[in-house]
Amino acid sequence: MCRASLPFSATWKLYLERNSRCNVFRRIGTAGSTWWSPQCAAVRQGIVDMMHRALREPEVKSVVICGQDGKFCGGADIREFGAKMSGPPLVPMIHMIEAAAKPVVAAIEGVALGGGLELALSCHYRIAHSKARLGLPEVTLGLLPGAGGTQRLPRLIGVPAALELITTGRHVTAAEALQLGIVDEVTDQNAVDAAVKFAQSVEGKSLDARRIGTFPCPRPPDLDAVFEKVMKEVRRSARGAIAPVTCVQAVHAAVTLPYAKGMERERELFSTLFTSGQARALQYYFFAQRAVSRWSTPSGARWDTSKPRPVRKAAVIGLGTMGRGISVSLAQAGFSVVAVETQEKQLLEAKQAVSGMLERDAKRRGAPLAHGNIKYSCSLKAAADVDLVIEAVFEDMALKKAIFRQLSAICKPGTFLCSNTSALDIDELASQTQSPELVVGMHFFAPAHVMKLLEVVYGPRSSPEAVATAMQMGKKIGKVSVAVGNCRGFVGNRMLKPYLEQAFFLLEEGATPEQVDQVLEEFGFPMGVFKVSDLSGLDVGWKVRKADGLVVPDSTGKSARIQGGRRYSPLGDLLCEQGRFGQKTGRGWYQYDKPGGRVAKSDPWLHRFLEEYRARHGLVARRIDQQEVLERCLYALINEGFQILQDGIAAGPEDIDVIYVLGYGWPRHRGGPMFFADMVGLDKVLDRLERYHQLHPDVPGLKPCSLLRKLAAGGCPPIHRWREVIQKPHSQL
Ligand SMILES: CCCCCCCCCCCCC[C@H](O)CC(=O)SCCNC(=O)CCNC(=O)[C@H](O)C(C)(C)COP(=O)(O)OP(=O)(O)OC[C@H]1O[C@@H](n2cnc3c(N)ncnc32)[C@H](O)[C@@H]1OP(=O)(O)O
Ligand SMILES: NC(=O)c1ccc[n+]([C@@H]2O[C@H](COP(=O)([O-])OP(=O)(O)OC[C@H]3O[C@@H](n4cnc5c(N)ncnc54)[C@H](O)[C@@H]3O)[C@@H](O)[C@H]2O)c1
Repeated sequence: MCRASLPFSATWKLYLERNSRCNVFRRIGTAGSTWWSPQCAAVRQGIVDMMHRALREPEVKSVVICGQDGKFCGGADIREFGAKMSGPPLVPMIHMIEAAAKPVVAAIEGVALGGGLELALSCHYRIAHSKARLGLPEVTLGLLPGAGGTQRLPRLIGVPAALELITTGRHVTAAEALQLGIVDEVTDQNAVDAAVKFAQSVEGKSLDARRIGTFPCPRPPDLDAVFEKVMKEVRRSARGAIAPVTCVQAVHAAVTLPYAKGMERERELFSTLFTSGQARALQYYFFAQRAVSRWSTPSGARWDTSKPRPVRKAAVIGLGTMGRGISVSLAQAGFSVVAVETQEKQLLEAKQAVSGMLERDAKRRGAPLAHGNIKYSCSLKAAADVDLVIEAVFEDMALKKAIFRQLSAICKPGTFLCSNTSALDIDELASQTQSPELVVGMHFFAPAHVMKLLEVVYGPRSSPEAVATAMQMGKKIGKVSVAVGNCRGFVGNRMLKPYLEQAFFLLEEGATPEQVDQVLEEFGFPMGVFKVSDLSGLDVGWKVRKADGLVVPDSTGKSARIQGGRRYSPLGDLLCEQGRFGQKTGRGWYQYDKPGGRVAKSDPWLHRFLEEYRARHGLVARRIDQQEVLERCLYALINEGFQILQDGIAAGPEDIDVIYVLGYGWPRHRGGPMFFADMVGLDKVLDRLERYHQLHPDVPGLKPCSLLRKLAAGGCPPIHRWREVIQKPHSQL
């Protein structure tokens, strides 16, 4: 065997391994490396050169393409998008592989994603390792598969299956890929060896039936109806994202046009998406979600210098809505869990609920049950030997403090004590313990076993080790963990306050819940603010406002609309006083067919109530347009985001954006609130906030934050430069 090493870049090398029977053309690189970077241009050049050579040399009978370090290819390097393209273009290269007169076999290990799978589809055969994952995830980056994926996949596996994979970007396992017909063989052994063997077995055989581009595209008999249905469904679930809809158009071209024309159409549609703001937003978000794991705190604690401590056993205290979901998440990730409630009755109910959740989930995933991992108890003492505790009792500071005091006495030294509080002061909880450095917030989102977000809240005394441990714990249970500072509501709920406040004020001024919700849903939120409030329960906010002393009737018996010189809307409180807590009572901002009902219907009572309220307070309803609804709600929220950055509560805009996309339904194709502000233009956001603040001087949430002013005055630098401008306050840790 001879091995010829080609002098390309350090990252990407090409080898020709030759033996008497089969030449292995080996493409070596890291997943996600680009087709367009200098390295990738070199890779493409190498592939083209080596293919030419392999086809020319008579002793070469077949070719195997594989990746380096057990990864076939993760597709294009999106960091390089927009860079000047050099080297041989990808699409002709792929055509050349498909047209080759000698069999070309893809040996798929690790991943074949995006352009990586498109490369594999241009090969005549595909052999996958059983642990490999395959997919065309371009749609999640605001793109479509632009190297023939939309034309080849439906030809290979049929239109419905291809549409599903391309419009969702879903990855499939090797087993599913085999079932769908994407790969020809799956092996548990070394996939490259298997591919070499396979290549040898097909040498000399006709390749006519192996070139997917030459296949006729299967045409469903009811083509128009199929596409109409798919388009309707995709539009509904896309919530304004254009890539899924464009993917359907590209697959439609595969069915209705000859292959070459279909490829032209694919390129045309790709170009439209490529230059769209949504592609920018989704690609920004892709990196933001990875950036948040490189956390830092104002005191200088960092992800790369802070070592997490191993956690094997954890306790969850309080098994209500949140505690149950948290226990499920921990058990599924293989932690031993001690689950604690106050009394036997609650404990039994919780046990049944948790078991049901685990069973349903195991069934859905075809995974083994995680029951054995949970022990139930009515005594905090059961937490004596755990490594970490997550407290999830009622949102009541006195109760939580008492529990932290007890835990501090009961748990073995070194146990991390975490709270799932939504907004309370982590430092106050820490002050109840003997080791405040072991206390952090672990703020889950409901339903806790489903939602991907975890805010890890570091208090002024939390140790870097405690932050690192909670961050790693989040990762282990499949969450995206974001480290945030300690303040009322942390990041997510703090920003929610001015947003909700504006929504209430808009009702006072003449809008309806339906109108506000419609504008927000058209923007891309799955539910408008009033529908979400009905779902979460209006009593939750009411309790908080009462605790804050905000729910005070004025001397005339009317609810006070000015408190401490600030405008306040008591609308939510008045609804609660009527027993309207939202879905749970069948009435809230909307009406439901029964308590617990899910379908929101407009409620004439609510409209009359708003009219009477305005009349009582001398408010004249005015017509409020969509732009004002959107700007006042979103810019107030964004303004708070700038304040959070200025206060050093979030390390960067990416942290806020990930929290909003994963925790609050902010449409991913809009990148997150801070990215949205960047897209709109910081000077424009500032200008509109100034205008609204002039009109509503008693609403501090509309007063532009000084960081926003500073960024705008500095020429509105792009979002990736904001960190340079943010002056972090002195150490809090
Ligand atoms: C103006 C008109 C122009 C018209 C031009 C027409 C030209 C036509 C030619 C078009 C060709 C199109 C080709 C193709 O269709 C397009 C694509 O391929 S898009 C990319 C598709 N691929 C993906 O979406 C894969 C995304 N990545 C992943 O799923 C995972 O990262 C992974 C590959 C499975 C690896 O997962 P992990 O091991 O968990 O590692 P991480 O996720 O943490 O990633 C590690 C590291 O790599 C970075 N990274 C990963 N993928 C990419 C990528 N695709 N591009 C750039 N960088 C990537 C990731 O960010 C991590 O780095 P860090 O952020 O931590 O620094
Ligand atoms: N519900 C949400 O959407 C949500 C989201 C994020 C965070 N949170 C926070 O999570 C915490 C719990 O909220 P929830 O919605 O699950 O409340 P919940 O009312 O559904 O459950 C609280 C549970 O704690 C139990 N409990 C009370 N005192 C206890 C004690 N001394 N020992 C053991 N158990 C005790 C109660 O019996 C109850 O089952 C709160 O701090 C809340 O702010 C809630």
